[in-house]
Amino acid sequence: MAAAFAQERAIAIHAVLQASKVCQAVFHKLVVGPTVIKKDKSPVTIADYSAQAVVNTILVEHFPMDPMVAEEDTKDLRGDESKVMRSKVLELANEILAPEGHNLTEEKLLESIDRGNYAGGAKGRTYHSAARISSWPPERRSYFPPLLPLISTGHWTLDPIDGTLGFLRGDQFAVCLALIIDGEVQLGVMGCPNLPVSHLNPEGEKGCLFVAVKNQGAFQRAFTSSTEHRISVSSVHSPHSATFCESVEASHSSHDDAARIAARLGITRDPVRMDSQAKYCTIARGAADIYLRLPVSAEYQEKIWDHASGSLLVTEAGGTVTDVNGQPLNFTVGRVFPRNTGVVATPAGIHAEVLSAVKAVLAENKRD
Ligand SMILES: Nc1ncnc2c1ncn2[C@@H]1O[C@H](COP(=O)(O)OS(=O)(=O)O)[C@@H](OP(=O)(O)O)[C@H]1O
Ligand SMILES: [Mg+2]
Ligand SMILES: [Mg+2]
Ligand SMILES: [Mg+2]
Repeated sequence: MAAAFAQERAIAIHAVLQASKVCQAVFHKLVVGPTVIKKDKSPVTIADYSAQAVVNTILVEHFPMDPMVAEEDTKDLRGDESKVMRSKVLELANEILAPEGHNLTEEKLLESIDRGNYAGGAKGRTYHSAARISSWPPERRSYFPPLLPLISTGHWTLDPIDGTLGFLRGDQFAVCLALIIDGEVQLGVMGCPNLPVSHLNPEGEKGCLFVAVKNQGAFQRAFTSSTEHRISVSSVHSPHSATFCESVEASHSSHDDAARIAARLGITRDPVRMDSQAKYCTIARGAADIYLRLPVSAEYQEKIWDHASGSLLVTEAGGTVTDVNGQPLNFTVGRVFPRNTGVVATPAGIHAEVLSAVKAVLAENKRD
């Protein structure tokens, strides 16, 4: 019998690799081009939009009923002032999708990006029989490959480029895709085009893909090879000999609090600063030990696409992932985590000790 989620796993890997190619093409050929600054002041590039169109088009083809929670939408891509950007995005997406038989029109492109507007939440998969599908209007039915006996719906989440700032700098970024069912991440796939395949050989081949299915372990492979290798978190026994990983931007995770937590744990090594969920990948393959994401403002709510695939990867590699209060990340609420604050991801054996240092430092902040 095929392993659970075997088809989803294979399609998700393909989608992430294709989206990673778009990002690489943008970086090498176009040197990124125009960047839109969104309402929250964060940047989005033609690569973010094209990567989202590519992943969503591939997912819709194979899992037409599965809703998607994706970071980007087309608000800033419609209208005359965005014409040039829109046509670049279309060209990039079609370049990758054409060999698979897709030729998106502008309208289909925008539609595919906006497939990511689903509200999220705790809904499980429901199954639709062929008989039920045949009762739907033709436009809805035309999404489906003919004679599909069962179509399932689930809830994917996509960050087409996590670490857009890293992408713009030529540093780390990741295409992150996950499948969430009943509020639990079941599958996570991440493509990290700029991450060395072996952390022991940082100047060697770059382009590393990570994949985890719940209860099936965590794996990595090079973009250029389909051979997967099982990965696991480090065997560090005590936090004082640990290395920690944090965001490059102090506005995304407090560097000051992290330094105080490190001091409290007796950590002397400098932190590794890295953009994107490549931090989770780094912990999952034991190249660093602790990922701290420490809130900088009470208002900011973490987004599910920034953590879904990475958190599963770390837990499947033998780690523990909670928020700064020791609560599990709650994927049942919607597009964000209103009931969680920050992230603490470590090998299981040191999590309690790290968490208590995190709590102590954050409690000091409240007292000050
Ligand atoms: N204020 C604040 N606090 C916490 N997180 C925030 C905040 N603002 C933005 N974001 C999200 O941070 C995502 C990138 O996180 P990183 O850890 O990669 O940041 S960094 O580039 O290393 O600094 C980034 O993801 P992308 O937009 O996909 O790059 C944002 O979703
Ligand atoms: Mg963004
Ligand atoms: Mg992100
Ligand atoms: Mg993003």
